[in-house]
Amino acid sequence: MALSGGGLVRLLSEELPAQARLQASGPALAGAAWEHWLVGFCDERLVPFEDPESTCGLYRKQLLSKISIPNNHVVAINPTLPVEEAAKDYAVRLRELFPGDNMPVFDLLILGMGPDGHTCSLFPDHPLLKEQTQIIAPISNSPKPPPRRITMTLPLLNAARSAVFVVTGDSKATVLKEVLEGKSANPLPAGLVQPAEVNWFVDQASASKLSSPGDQDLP
Ligand SMILES: O=C1O[C@H](COP(=O)(O)O)[C@@H](O)[C@H](O)[C@H]1O
Repeated sequence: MALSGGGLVRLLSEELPAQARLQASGPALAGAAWEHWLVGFCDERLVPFEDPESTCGLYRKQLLSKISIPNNHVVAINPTLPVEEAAKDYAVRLRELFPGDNMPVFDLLILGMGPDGHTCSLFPDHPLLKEQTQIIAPISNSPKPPPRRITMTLPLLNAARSAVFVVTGDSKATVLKEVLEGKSANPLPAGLVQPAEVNWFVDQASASKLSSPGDQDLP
């Protein structure tokens, strides 16, 4: 699987350990079998792991330390490299998880979406949306700080077996309606993520502008 950052870190960190405890305590329910998962990151900020902006650093502190995922099952970036090198290095690290595959195929991507429709570190109208060769790309001018990041690109995202978007809060209501119901000739980045299966987990606030469920023609 690959995890996203932003608000998703708190959501997963609050909910998954509770679920894991529940499953572990229920004899009829197998534990979450965390040891069978390899964990990558859909994007990452190029900051030290101890920086509060570090997605991996936050997950290590708030989630991964509470569930039984072996340290060597977490594939982190090397934040000490220049951003271009960090992207190349991370692509190599991810490819090592998928020996022999030309395109790594993740079982599950857990994605967020910003109020501008960005996902990962793919921002509206950014040239990275047209990247078709690299599976991980550098960005040095992120409109959302911090500026230097690396991100999965659409070819890698769209090769996944399944993606889950987790979108909450009224600041996302307008863009969620655009992504799920809009017909723009220039779709927002989140609307360009179309792997084999996509599920959206939304709350009342972010879904407040959607048409009534009965008459939606979702992508
Ligand atoms: O900067 C980022 O933003 C997106 C969306 O974050 P959210 O807090 O609005 O859900 C996030 O998915 C991405 O991983 C992160 O680097």
